[in-house]
Amino acid sequence: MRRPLVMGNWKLHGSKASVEKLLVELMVKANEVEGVEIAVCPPLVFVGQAERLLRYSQIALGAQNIDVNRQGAFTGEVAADMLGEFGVRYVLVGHSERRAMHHENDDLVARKFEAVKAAGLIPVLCVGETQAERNNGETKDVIGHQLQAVVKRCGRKAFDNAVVAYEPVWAIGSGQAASPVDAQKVHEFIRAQVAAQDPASAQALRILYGGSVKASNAQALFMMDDVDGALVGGASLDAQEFSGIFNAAL
Ligand SMILES: O=C[C@H](O)COP(=O)(O)O
Repeated sequence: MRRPLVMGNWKLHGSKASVEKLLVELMVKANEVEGVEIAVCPPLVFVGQAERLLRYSQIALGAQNIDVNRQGAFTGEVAADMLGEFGVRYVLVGHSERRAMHHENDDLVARKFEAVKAAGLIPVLCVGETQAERNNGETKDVIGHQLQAVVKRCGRKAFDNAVVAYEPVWAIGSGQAASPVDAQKVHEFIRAQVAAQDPASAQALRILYGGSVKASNAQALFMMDDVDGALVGGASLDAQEFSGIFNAAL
């Protein structure tokens, strides 16, 4: 039985004051629930503040990005080991915004995935197709390649102790989530791809859906067999809305 995971990706939002307000509100709401794992990924600069606030909470801490290097002359970068010191448990890799705006290709994403694991943290590999790729019937090809790049670098057991998030690019921030049935088809495909490498990892693997998840559509998505939670952007910035989502996973 896979424990559902609901993660908030705050992207480039927040201030010291808003981080404190949101986390205090979320901690109260999270205390009332069991049976779902909740995590938040603030901008890196707020990770220390979030660690202090979450010290006695069950909410896990995630990060939105790392550099592939562990140390050295890499101005402006942050390593996975450094985040581990601040209690970070999850790190997003391969988010479509980083693939598109920061030119992260499959190979670099795979190296980041490897670096997260080497630091003893859990990578959350984001995969998904653009609208054009969907229109051309290329969804499975695109996602297959994104998964294969990680297997090529990290081996058949790559997805042991990892998370995959299916985020169709066309659904992100659009208000138009994938239908539960469409999401399920892709999640099933992802699990089958992983099972072809290692059946045990596939069985344990949590596959999250991301893209315009809200309190009002979360439950229908979570009812699908292979949807094990959500990676939530905009709706994770509001405690009421985000708690509506993680409560739907119970
Ligand atoms: O990482 C989160 C996704 O990009 C989804 O964002 P969204 O919930 O605002 O559509």
